[in-house]
Amino acid sequence: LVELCTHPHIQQRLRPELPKTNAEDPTWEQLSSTTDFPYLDAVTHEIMRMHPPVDEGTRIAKEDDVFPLSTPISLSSSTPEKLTTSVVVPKGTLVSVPITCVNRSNVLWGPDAKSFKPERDGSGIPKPAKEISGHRHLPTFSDGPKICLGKGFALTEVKVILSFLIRHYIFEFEGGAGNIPKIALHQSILPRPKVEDQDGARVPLRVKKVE
Ligand code: HEM
Repeated sequence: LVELCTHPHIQQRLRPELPKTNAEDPTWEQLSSTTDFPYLDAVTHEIMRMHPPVDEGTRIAKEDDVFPLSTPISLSSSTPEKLTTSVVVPKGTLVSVPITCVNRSNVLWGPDAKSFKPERDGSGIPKPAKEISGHRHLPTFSDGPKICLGKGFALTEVKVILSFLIRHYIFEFEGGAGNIPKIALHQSILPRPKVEDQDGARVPLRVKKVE
């Protein structure tokens, strides 16, 4: 909702795609599909890219390994600078997968990586991002044999709630359209948005019923 208030044009574009009345309630199958409500699907996945609820994944190396790097990096502060093209990972090393950083990386997602743009979901995904394995090129739900078992349920659940809210209500920030507060991160078990310099994980919104 914070993103949809920051970008009212996205909220406005989403609303006409959704059914107008309760009698036309979409089915779980329709909401699970990527094609029945394509913009809702794109908005939902852009939320998962920009605001992954699980910020970081960790693994412990079961054996010695060497990770090849796509771009050489400097591992020491020595001069002249020495570049390396791989990282040695001894057995037992704690390896972190910085999910949010990967999802918002300019190198992978291009210069607009840090902008909320559901439109990128169509043809706008750059080649480096396409090489990321995982659901829709995102590590948000992890990947491989330990991929999130609730992925499909979680995505459809978000769509159920979002489609109901956006269909019935217009959301804007407390100060009105164009008055975007500075949003900060409230750290708890899961990251939540808050208004900078205010207490509590809350972002007050003004809500109007769709007539
Ligand atoms: C947007 C919401 C969700 C996100 C972003 C998410 C993300 C993740 C991630 C990153 C992992 C991998 C953790 C790891 O191995 O280190 C995971 C595992 C898991 N998730 Fe989710 N999850 C979500 C919702 C759910 C829901 C709603 C359920 C259940 C209904 C669920 C069930 C599971 C289970 C059972 C695992 C463990 C899978 C295994 O280790 O084999 N998740 N999830």
